[in-house]
Amino acid sequence: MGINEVIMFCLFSTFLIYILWTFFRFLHKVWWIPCRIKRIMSSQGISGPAYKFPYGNTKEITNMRNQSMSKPMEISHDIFQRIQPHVYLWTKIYDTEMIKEVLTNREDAYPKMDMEGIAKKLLGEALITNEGEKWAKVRKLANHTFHAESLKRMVPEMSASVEVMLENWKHHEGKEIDAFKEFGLLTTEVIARTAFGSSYREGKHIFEMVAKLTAIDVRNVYKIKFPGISMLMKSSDEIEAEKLERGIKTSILELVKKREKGRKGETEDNAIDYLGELMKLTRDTNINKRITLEQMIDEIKALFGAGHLTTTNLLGWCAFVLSVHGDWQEKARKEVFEIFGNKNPSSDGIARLKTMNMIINECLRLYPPVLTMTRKVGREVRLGNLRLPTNINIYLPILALHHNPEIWGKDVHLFKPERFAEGVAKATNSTAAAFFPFGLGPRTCVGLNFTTNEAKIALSMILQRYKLTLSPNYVHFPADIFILTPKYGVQVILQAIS
Ligand code: HEM
Repeated sequence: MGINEVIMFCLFSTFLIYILWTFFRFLHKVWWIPCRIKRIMSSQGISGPAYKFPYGNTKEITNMRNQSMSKPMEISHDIFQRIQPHVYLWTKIYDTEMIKEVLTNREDAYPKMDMEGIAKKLLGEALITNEGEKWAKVRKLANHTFHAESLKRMVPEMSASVEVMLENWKHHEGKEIDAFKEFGLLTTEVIARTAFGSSYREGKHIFEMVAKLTAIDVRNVYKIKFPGISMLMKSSDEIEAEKLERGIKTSILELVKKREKGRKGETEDNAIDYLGELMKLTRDTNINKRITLEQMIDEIKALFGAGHLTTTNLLGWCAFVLSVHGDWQEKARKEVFEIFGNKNPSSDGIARLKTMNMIINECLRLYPPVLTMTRKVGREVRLGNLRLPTNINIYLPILALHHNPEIWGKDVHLFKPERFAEGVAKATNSTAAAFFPFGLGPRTCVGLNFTTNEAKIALSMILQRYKLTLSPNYVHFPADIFILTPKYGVQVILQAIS
């Protein structure tokens, strides 16, 4: 064999080993681990319902789309059966008591899963991903930033942002508008105003970059990566993500410098927004409490990542259900006029919006923006009658629980806000994990009250001005794009209220 043949043979063998390695890595991830779990389940007498691959049959999807296009008013809730197979695979294991145990366990048995790729760039090392001490110090600060008194101060800021949106809606009176798209702009505006306060314009620019990074993350979330190659050859999305990451960092640092300069001569408490609070933490004299500049940047990115798309989708689905269920829209409008008249919402009034609260809860039950929560098994544990080995990932299927007829009754797929007339505890028979759109336990969403306030303000101000009806162009397609998204938007027709 000549030297050329030897080189060719070596190259070919390396290539073959690489392909086989990638293939087995893939199998391990998508096949072997679930099989292992299934074996554990069946060895302990627990089995999941039949596994059905989602969106596997394009013909089926096309039929669903055509069906909903021909009958746009009919909500095909059946579509939920086709998304997220693991939801159903895992449902039987994670009954409500087990979910509660995983989410409220105080002995660190179920930490958060590790982040990879662009998601790591987006969420970095922040509140949403951190554990232990690192998590606790920022959580305390976030609790303070989003606590009731601070939220009261944010009401006029939120109303001002909704007014900006509604100014634009004047040009669409009697016409169609994609409310979902509008809510995307609104939630950026709201979070920039509230998190960056006086520096809101620069904040908005930063969040626009974070929004682009989020979009890239969403696009790449299910892409399979070839190990090694993805380190050598970066995709255009990866290059763009790195550029955005650098841009975000530079802009935040510039903003911090500006604030530092402006701070001289003024009291620190002028800066009561999230940025101001985080900056205080970077200067904390107690080393245990202090955070680094890098951590602060990650926190700002994560806040937007966690709060932007979720709220946009909540508002989008609310606009959808209200435009389909005219009777509930009327009830909500009546309540809004009774409480606020023609004025902008006040924080006291927001707390009295009972019908609106019921509508939002029912919307979160049917269309929870976060479909699944994840944890991993930190060390071998017993969960109910299961013994779970270390490092197994756990899926907590919010959507499946919210759509379980054993909990909600045969009419589980119908929009019936009256379920929540006497509160969440009554609706769920005091079963905590029957309804948990914002998670459960110590890591419950820190933005819960922020987001519900924002939704109530936006919907109240819309209902004061417009009657919403669903456009014939609307296509009902709830898609699992990272979170539950109305894939083709929410087109509504705006009829001005005289
Ligand atoms: C409809 C809107 C929202 C939904 C459905 C939602 C849902 C959730 C859920 C399910 C979790 C728990 C995740 C877990 O335990 O693994 C969570 C955590 C979190 N959310 Fe939200 N969220 C929403 C809005 C917001 C907003 C507006 C903000 C910020 C202003 C925010 C900030 C956070 C943060 C920082 C965490 C991590 C908390 C921690 O780990 O201590 N969220 N959210």
